[in-house]
Order: sequence, then C-alpha cells, then structure tokens
Amino acid sequence: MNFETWEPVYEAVLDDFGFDRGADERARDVADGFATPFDLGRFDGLAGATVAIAGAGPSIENASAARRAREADAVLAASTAADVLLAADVAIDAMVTDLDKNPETARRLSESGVPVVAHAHGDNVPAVREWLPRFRTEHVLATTQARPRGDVRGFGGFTDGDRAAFLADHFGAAELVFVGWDLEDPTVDPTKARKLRWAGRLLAWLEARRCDRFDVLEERRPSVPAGWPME
Ligand SMILES: Nc1ncnc2c1ncn2[C@@H]1O[C@H](COP(=O)(O)OP(=O)(O)OP(=O)(O)O)[C@@H](O)[C@H]1O
Ligand SMILES: Nc1nc2c(c(=O)[nH]1)N=C(CO)CN2
Repeated sequence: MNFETWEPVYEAVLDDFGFDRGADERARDVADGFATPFDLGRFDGLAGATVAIAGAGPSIENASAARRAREADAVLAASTAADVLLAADVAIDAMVTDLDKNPETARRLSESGVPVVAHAHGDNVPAVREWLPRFRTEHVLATTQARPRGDVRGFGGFTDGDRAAFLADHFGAAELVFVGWDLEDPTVDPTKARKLRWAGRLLAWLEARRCDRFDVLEERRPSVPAGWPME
C-alpha cells in the first residue's frame, strides 16, 4: 500500500489517539539517520505464498499456533511472537517490531541475517536511538507510519501485527493465516485494548480491499468506516 492510500486512515488513527504527526515524522528522520538501503527483493518470496502473521496474544503459546505457522510458506512474527515461535523451533522469515518489548531478539535475528522490520514512531525515539545502531543494518528495514522518506519505508498498518499483514499484502501474499491473535483479550490494559480495536479495524479494511475473509475476524468483524479508500 502506498502512503497516499494509507494517509487518510493514518489521520484517523492520529485523531483517535491524539498522536502528533510531527513527532512521527521526527522519529522517521531519526531512523533514517541509522538506516541503510534494504533490498526489498528479499520479500519477493511472499508473492503467491501462504503467509502466517503471528501476533503476540496469549494464544501464541498454543501448540496449534506453532503448528499452523510451521505449515505456512512464510512466517512474519510481531514482537514477542518471534520468541515464542523460535522457542518452538519455527523458523521466522521476518520480525516486525517497534522495539518496545524484545529488542535483544531483534538484534540477534539481524545478526543471523533474518530481516527485522523496525518501526519508528513518535513514542519510541529513545528505543530507535538505542537499538538501531546495534543491529546489523543490512538486515533492517526501517518503517514509518508517516510519509516515507529516505531509506525508511511504509506499507500501511499501525500495530506490529497488522503492519506485518500489510507488509505481506504489499508483497503479494496469496493467503494470510493469523496465529496468536486475541483481539478480544480481556487481560490487556485500556490503551492496548484500543490499539487492538484499531488492529481489528485495519485488518477488516485490508481483507475488504483484498476481497478476502480473514479467519481472525470471524468472531467479530469490525465494519470498515465509510470513506476509507477501497479501490
Ligand atoms: N491479545 C494480544 N495482545 C498483544 N498483541 C496482540 C494480541 N492480539 C494480537 N496481537 C498483535 O500482536 C502484536 C504484538 O506486539 P506488541 O504486543 O509488542 O504490540 P505493539 O504493536 O508494539 O503495541 P504496544 O504499543 O501496545 O506494545 C500487536 O501489535 C498486535 O497486532
Ligand atoms: N505515535 C505512536 N505511534 C504508534 C504507537 C504509539 O504508542 N505512538 N504504537 C504503535 C504500536 O502499538 C504504533 N504506532
């Protein structure tokens, strides 16, 4: 997804959380100071593939999550889902993170040549400054939710998990399989619950644009607000 399509939805997210667009842009520029060009051709293998999008809800610990991830052609792991899957001997093709929970895992993955999709936003600049210099930069794709600039890219999406889904979509995934997603998780705090509501809404938008049906939304399918780009 290009920024022109993402922008009106991004503005709705900014509005709802009261986030400052200028702070996201400054974070992007900080990330660009550490980023180097990332070979996007490394994601060509997602085209036509069944891609597991691993979220970090409690159900990622279930044996069935690891099994379903293993059965997919490729696995994109959000945040701490990477640790759980690696511990279950499931290879991951990329980790998508905003560096807030397990940056050491991201560092290790980058050292071993696994792409780390590291997101910079207005509220994680200290983590960007601390961790991006420690990663093996050729294996890091820096991302932004603001307008992309320099070596910092954007494919749509907000939370780590839904950004992984937008990335898979951007690179032509044929099918998305969601593991470790608990959108109605009663154990999360109110801010996280709000982020998960946005994740659900964004996935509903993505599935509608793809003329798809995501299994993860079967329990409660959010409606796509009128006016969101559907071309
Ligand atoms: N119950 C859940 N709890 C946490 N994450 C979930 C859950 N269900 C799905 N997810 C997905 O897994 C990802 C896990 O990443 P993580 O918990 O680090 O979130 P995040 O996007 O960095 O948000 P936060 O700012 O709250 O840390 C989330 O971004 C979300 O997309
Ligand atoms: N400005 C800002 N942007 C974000 C934030 C956040 O807390 N602040 N959290 C995210 C993932 O949870 C994604 N993007």
